[in-house]
Amino acid sequence: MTSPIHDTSLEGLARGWRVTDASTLKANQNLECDVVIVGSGAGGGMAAESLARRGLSVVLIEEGGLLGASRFKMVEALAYPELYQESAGRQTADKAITILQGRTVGGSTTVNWTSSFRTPATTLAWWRDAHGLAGLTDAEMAPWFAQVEARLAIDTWAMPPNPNNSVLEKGCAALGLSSARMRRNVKGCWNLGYCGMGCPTNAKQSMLVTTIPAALDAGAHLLTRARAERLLLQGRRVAGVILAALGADGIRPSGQTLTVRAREVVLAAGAIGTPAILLRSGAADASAQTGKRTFLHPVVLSGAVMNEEIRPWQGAPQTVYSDEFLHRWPLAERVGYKLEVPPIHPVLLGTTLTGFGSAHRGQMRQMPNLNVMLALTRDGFHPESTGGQVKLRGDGSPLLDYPLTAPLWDAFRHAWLTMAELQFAAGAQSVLTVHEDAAPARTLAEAHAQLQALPDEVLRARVVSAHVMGGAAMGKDEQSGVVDAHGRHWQYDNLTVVDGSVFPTSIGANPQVSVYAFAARSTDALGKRLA
Ligand SMILES: Cc1cc2nc3c(=O)[nH]c(=O)nc-3n(C[C@H](O)[C@H](O)[C@H](O)COP(=O)(O)OP(=O)(O)OC[C@H]3O[C@@H](n4cnc5c(N)ncnc54)[C@H](O)[C@@H]3O)c2cc1C
Repeated sequence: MTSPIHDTSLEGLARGWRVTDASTLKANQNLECDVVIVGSGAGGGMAAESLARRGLSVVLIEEGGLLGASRFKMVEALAYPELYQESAGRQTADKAITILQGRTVGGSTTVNWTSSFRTPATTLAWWRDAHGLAGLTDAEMAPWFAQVEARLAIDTWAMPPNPNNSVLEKGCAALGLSSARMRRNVKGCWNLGYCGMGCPTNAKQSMLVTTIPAALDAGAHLLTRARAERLLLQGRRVAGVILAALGADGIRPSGQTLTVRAREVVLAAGAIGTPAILLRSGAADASAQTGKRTFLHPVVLSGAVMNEEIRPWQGAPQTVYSDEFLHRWPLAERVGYKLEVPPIHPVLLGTTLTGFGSAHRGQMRQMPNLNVMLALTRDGFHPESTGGQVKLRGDGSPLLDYPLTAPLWDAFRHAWLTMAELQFAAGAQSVLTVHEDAAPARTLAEAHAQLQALPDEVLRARVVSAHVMGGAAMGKDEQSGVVDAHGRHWQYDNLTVVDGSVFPTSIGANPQVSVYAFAARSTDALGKRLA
């Protein structure tokens, strides 16, 4: 029997998409086009559709592979090595923060959890006031948000939240704190809960099933398993990009090289990948900011054992949030945080939980009754919260150095206590702050006492993040930023950046809609210029 679910990638290939898997190449290749786009995630996908639909010849480069619904099996052991940077084990230089980023056609949008928020007005205001980006008003951005929301079917999730998310909603109601239901980029979602392993039903409106098919149908050429190594710099112009074809393992170079020459080069390799390409190329930068002020939303977690079954692996992953502590303090005074509830699957849980041996096993056994809450801290606004720096290892691969500063520890401590209060208010039997020195607390008073004693030490607190921003930030002039407010590089006339790296601070909300909207705006301007 044939599957009722279409594999949009296999169908596109059958109707003649131009896709080259660089791992199959036996000789070096030279290509020419109007626009070469490096990276096929949120920014690259948006750029590819916009530019290909204008009739420009587009080559889209991706270091991961092209997969589709029939390859997404809802199995962590298959998904992480195939779909994530460093098999979902990417870490900061001191290993204090684990970073989730996609590495496949569609980039992080293929594996993300679908939460959809516009850039908060307070963040845009900060960029205008503190970073001189006067044009980025709410009125200027609103049509771009509306456009991408319509393109990606972004709407409030109408189904009831799963029991995992209900804990946050109940806790907020009991404590008199605000909470709200999320908007998601889905169409006909089956409410499975496996978004992080690639959507097996095509419901998630990721780049893999929306803009990239549209670009390929319009004649774009997709090169997969091809890693952009460096830009070909000639004075104020970029002549093209040099790529390493990857071998059969999709990781190590095969030895073949591709050279793509183009009128315009667009970088969308994500906020670690794009600064790394600029650094490997020795690109000029009067601001000396390339790779600097790279921001995560450092996330801390709190687990709760509930009386009722939660089955946190089932149902839409993030559907309830609370911004009660996001806007509570002036941005420059204290780091605020957004509260959400992540999906829980065994590998993700096993690698995030603290402890070893029988204690660890005991916690894993409680998984059916487990609620996990997260606090997503808003880095980049406090004067001491200056984020991290992308550096290059000896082999040229990127490494993010990300010190955890005092304002972040202050936010973590506040967030852990808030999450414990919320979980107990929602009826938790016990609460575990995800920190090596914490033990399950049976009462709020016990949790509070433990929190007073927890050391602010890296590698003891478990910190994670799936949101990477900055490192090639917009600035009002070439001294204050790497690119201008339309992503155009200040030093190169035909180089544009359209991914999360253009943001001068973290977003303060899940960033995909911000990346889509800024990419749509920048590539619209670029398309008009190239027409
Ligand atoms: C597990 C997970 C859950 C998330 N959940 C949400 C959510 O619910 N809501 C939300 O708003 N955001 C979420 N995000 C974040 C969101 O998806 C990202 O912020 C967004 O996709 C970033 O867009 P980008 O274009 O900057 O980079 P990406 O989408 O990461 O795309 C970059 C692409 O470039 C490729 N690349 C990198 N270097 C090279 C190179 N040298 N050569 C060729 N290709 C290269 C990468 O393989 C990747 O495919 C989540 C992310 C993850 C990983």
